[in-house]
Amino acid sequence: MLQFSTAGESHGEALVAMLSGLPAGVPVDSAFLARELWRRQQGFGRGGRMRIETDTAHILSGVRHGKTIGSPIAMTIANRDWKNWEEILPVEEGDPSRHKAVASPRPGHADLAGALKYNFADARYILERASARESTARVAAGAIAKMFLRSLGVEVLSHVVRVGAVELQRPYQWDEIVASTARETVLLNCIDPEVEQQMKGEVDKALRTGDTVGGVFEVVVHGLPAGIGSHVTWEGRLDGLLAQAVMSLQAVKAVEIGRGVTAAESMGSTVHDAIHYATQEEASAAHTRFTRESNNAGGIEGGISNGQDVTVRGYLKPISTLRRPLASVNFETREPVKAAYERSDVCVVPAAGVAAEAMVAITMAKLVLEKFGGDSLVETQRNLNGYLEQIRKF
Ligand SMILES: Cc1cc2nc3c(=O)[nH]c(=O)nc-3n(C[C@H](O)[C@H](O)[C@H](O)COP(=O)(O)O)c2cc1C
Ligand SMILES: C=C(O[C@@H]1CC(C(=O)O)=C[C@@H](OP(=O)(O)O)[C@H]1O)C(=O)O
Repeated sequence: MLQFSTAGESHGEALVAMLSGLPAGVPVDSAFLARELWRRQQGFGRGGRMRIETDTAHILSGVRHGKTIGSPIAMTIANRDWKNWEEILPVEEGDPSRHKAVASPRPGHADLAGALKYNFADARYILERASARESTARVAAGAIAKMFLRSLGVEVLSHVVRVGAVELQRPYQWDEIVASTARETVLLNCIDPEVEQQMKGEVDKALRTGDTVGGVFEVVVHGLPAGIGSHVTWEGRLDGLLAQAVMSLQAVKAVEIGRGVTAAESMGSTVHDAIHYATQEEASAAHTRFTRESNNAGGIEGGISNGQDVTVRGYLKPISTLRRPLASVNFETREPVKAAYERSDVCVVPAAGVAAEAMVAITMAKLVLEKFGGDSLVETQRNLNGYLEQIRKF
């Protein structure tokens, strides 16, 4: 069974990612791993921390001579900012006069709920782990999951469809997402340059006014055959598993599969994706000769992938640390104060999209392994190919 976990705090020494259960023989491309980590650091509206960090994964185990060997993969990613915090947040007791408590919790962050739950009059101990710095470790593990999926012909990417009030109002073409991902500078990872400029305007407005802005990213899984996930148990449904995976990311407050949100206000005749049957030639590159007129279902029906692109949108609330802070209360004095502000991101929609790709890739890799098994990649590929032949002939 594929298992994934992370450890590490935002201003601690390093982040840790663990991924176990992948078959042996998956090619591991360290340039791709580095690029994925770089992508998560990009986007207009990121704060000062991203100028400190240059994320690099150090593989400790599970990979030899450029391939997985079947044992658990452990990775660390150093926090460059640690050197500025080593004495403020030491592992040992340290010098209390150097400590910088966060005594006025930020509305929207984990500060107050976490302080109450863990009995700290200092939200520092909470924000350290609540911070989306942790998503770096998810992206490192997700990059390995992506390499496995790629060996089976499955790709996972994302693009940004909304920043604040500005929305991309047309469907994507897969090649556009690929091209956007290949860019050397990332503005807001929108496939339409004109809309991207308008999105930039939204971030500029937030920067000017000491505010923050949210938005929506869309993750697309391309090349996945029909049959991943299942309708037979509640916990096996692909849409439910993807919702949990994406919702688990910091600041994601809603998840949509396909056009799930607008479907709720539409008639069935305009929502469901009509079914056709293609000729042998038309279907030559596809997994099945059954085709669909549209993809409003986002590639999932009955909790099972149907062979179309799987599309999952994540809705991000605006960042909660405001340069013009909202009202809060001091933990010690109980007096009204402004919420804490040190520094912060203002918009993170493209970065969250990259982190969501990782969560989707890990989820897909797990389900693919549950269906096809295999202790070596060759075995998984053979099992997949047998199944593909079966559904091609159906
Ligand atoms: C990539 C990324 C970067 C983030 N950066 C910040 C930040 O700089 N400041 C902040 O207050 N919140 C930031 N957040 C959001 C917080 O981590 C998140 O709101 C907080 O942990 C509370 O969790 P919740 O929003 O899921 O309830 C970021 C989220 C993501 C995905
Ligand atoms: C460090 C990252 O994001 C951080 C997420 C974050 C938060 O509260 O979630 C707060 C900020 O950290 P700091 O207070 O150190 O500036 C972000 O920079 C990262 O994405 O790598």
